[in-house]
Amino acid sequence: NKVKEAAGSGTGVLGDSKSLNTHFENNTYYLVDSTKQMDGRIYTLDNRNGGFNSLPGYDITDSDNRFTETSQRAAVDAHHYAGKVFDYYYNKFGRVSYDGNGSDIISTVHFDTNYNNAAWIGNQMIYGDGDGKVFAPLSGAIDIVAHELTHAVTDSSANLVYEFQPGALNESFSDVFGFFLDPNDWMIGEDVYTPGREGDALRSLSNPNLYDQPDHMNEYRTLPNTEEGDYGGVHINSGIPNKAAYYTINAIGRAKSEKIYYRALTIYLTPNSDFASARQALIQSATDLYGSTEANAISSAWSNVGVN
Ligand SMILES: Cc1cccc(C(=O)O)c1OC(=O)C1CC1
Ligand SMILES: [Zn+2]
Repeated sequence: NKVKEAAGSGTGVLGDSKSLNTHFENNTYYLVDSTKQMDGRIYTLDNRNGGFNSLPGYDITDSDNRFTETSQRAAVDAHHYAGKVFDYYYNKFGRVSYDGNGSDIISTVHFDTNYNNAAWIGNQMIYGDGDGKVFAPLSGAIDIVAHELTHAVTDSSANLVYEFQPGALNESFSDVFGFFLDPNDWMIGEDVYTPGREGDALRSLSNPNLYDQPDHMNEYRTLPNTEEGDYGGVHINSGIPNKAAYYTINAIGRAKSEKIYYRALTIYLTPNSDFASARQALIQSATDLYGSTEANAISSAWSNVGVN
């Protein structure tokens, strides 16, 4: 039963207007996108500052299909950007939703209070509102939404274990596809990071050191596999594969790089792949798709960060 779809609009986190695919039922409009090429839906829900036990949260409705309330801003961006990331994976690689099987994409905003985090929690995305100092609402940046949804892609494919080098690769692939969705700069999270300060970001692919990440194996941080150890430094040591990606993209361009990275992630990488395995997977993917020029560029990129 094809539900009635509507073209709505709304105001995002940064006060900008954007289009929304909505669903009309019971004489009101829902933040539900059924117009995608799949049986599943893109749902965006409101946790009303509850925690994990409130998930998945509550429907977000609007009587005139203009989601312009301040309280709706985080949801407007989470919904719009989830649709953009769905379209990216479908149009570029033919992947239908994060698992290739058209599963529902569920995003919940207003998770907890002053929560400076965003996450894929295994079956859905959650977005904090930030505390207004470290972060504005985290769905306000397309590279963050792409980062989170790419965790879902990774879990459905390579399923890289979230610790030590496999975990740093997990993080890096999310940052790299975050870049592919927001290729105007090499920064991650800049649109919502420190709203009171211009020009900074959560991470930099071109210069990981800027935000205390290593950019070479001789700076690899040995940390414990604990929460405070960032599970062996998954958000820290990701600077090394991130820098290799920066070198690669500069050498062979974005179009070829995204095909190579997608092929490595979905065909060659496995749960315990380490940095050396990732180098090999990317070289093999480049050879499969293009040839020795691209493969050699990747080899050099990883040698430049001390992975041989
Ligand atoms: C802000 C934040 C905190 C903890 C984990 C993640 C996580 O998703 O790994 C996280 O989100 C990001 O890293 C996205 C890129 C900004
Ligand atoms: Zn992440």
